[in-house]
Amino acid sequence: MMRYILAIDQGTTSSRSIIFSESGEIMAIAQKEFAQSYPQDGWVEHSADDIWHSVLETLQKVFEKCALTPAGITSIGITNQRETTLIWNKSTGKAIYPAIVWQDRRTAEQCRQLSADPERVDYVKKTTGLLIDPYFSATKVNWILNNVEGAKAAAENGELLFGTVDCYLIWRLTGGQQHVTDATNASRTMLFNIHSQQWDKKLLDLFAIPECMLPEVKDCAADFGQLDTALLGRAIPIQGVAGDQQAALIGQTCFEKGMAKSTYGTGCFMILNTGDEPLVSENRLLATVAYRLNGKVTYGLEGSIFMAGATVQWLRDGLKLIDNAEETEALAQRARRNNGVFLVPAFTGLGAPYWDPDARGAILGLTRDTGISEIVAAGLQSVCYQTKDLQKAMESDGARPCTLRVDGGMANNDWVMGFLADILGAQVQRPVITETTALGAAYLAGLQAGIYTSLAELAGKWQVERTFTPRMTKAQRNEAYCNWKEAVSRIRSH
Ligand SMILES: Nc1ncnc2c1ncn2[C@@H]1O[C@H](COP(=O)(O)OP(=O)(O)O)[C@@H](O)[C@H]1O
Ligand SMILES: O=P(O)(O)OC[C@H](O)CO
Repeated sequence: MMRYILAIDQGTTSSRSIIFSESGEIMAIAQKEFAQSYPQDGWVEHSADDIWHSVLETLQKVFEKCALTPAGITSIGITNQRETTLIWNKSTGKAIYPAIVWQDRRTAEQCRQLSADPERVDYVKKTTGLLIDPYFSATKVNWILNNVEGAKAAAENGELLFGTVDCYLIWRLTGGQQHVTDATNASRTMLFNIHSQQWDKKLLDLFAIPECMLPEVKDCAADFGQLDTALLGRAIPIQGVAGDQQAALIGQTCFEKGMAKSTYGTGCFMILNTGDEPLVSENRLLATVAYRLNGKVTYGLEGSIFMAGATVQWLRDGLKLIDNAEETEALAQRARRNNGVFLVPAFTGLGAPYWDPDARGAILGLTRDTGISEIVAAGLQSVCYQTKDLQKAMESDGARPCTLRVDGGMANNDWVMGFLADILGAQVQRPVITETTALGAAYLAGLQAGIYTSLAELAGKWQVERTFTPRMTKAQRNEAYCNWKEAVSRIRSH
């Protein structure tokens, strides 16, 4: 009899529940967007209750969209926006402050001050694989404890719990029974030693975070507790958890050292599998836990770009040049070739490999015959050029990806994927199933449930839908990339 797995994908702008059959077929999807809140310049928050209710709604709705009932679900997997930070009261379950989202820059000044000490920068890098940046959870936890009245004392008294979104959801899904996370999410907090796989006492002291607030860290395929029966009428086990970018790597079955995936959603996150050892980057990339199974860690080298699909959203909502994201493909096809227009989308600074929070965006190279098509094309190309920046940084770290598998909303745009192959000078592979994030969570749950027996079995399921092959000459590629670098240099803050 066919078995089914339910994957919960809690993303930055929406929550989704997807039911997969054990063969990987999507049976039903329910999605719910929720509000983004920008209370001050550079601040981004989500209501904890909005996150929870959006997940709950999709959990119920997904069963209305297919003939299955909760009784037919063998296991649940969870994947989530990473780094986003929640602190809640252990007794009441109430969050003491909204979730501070990964994009939030409120602790930029604190990070600048912390980064002034090279020894500290080195310690953080060697221990956590990360750079000192507001992106990660540590300074967000510190900010909440310092800014919510009574929080510090309550935390010290053991009344408060910290968690990333996976952890908060598991707490609520299990009726407050489990305070647990997985190693991939832990590796994004800047509090976790990625070598020893323990919370790091020195970093907890640095950020004044009591250890009693922290969740237990489990493998990605493990027993994370059972669904509270009040929710769906059945105690279904939660057995797979990974941060969304790592889950995409798993869904893309990049299990061999040298394999890489790039996910083009709101931002773009490229992860290269580096095998049993973390590669501590000399080029401002991140060493991170790709997955941990049966206690064995596989590491990844990650480049994080903050603006990918978000640039398309800006073309739509900010400039009102387009009505929807899909239109960009036809418009870009109409753009004059080599028109010299570059859009650098540093709306909130630049992520990897620049890490320049004070850089700001620009459109360069405008002439009287520049039209909407050229600007739209430049917006799309900026995502590809930034991926090239990551590829270059990875190469300088001695780690060239052997293949690039792509997914996320923007990967559906053939023009973008064609240009990506051109500018990378490498093949770009798009799989049949592009819901790779949820699929990765389902695979993890399925491994723990015994539905799947090995990574090799999962790798055998991956199927390419289309391969994009470079057509640009080396000279054209070099010239275009040089012009991009020149455009970036014009907007850097230092
Ligand atoms: N055909 C397309 N061309 C360009 N961008 C697209 C296309 N389809 C979707 N997008 C962009 O991709 C993003 C949505 O992708 P998705 O993977 O759902 O993102 P997320 O999970 O981050 O919300 C949006 O920012 C949208 O602008
Ligand atoms: O929710 P997404 O898909 O934009 O992903 C967010 C990342 O996990 C942030 O690190």
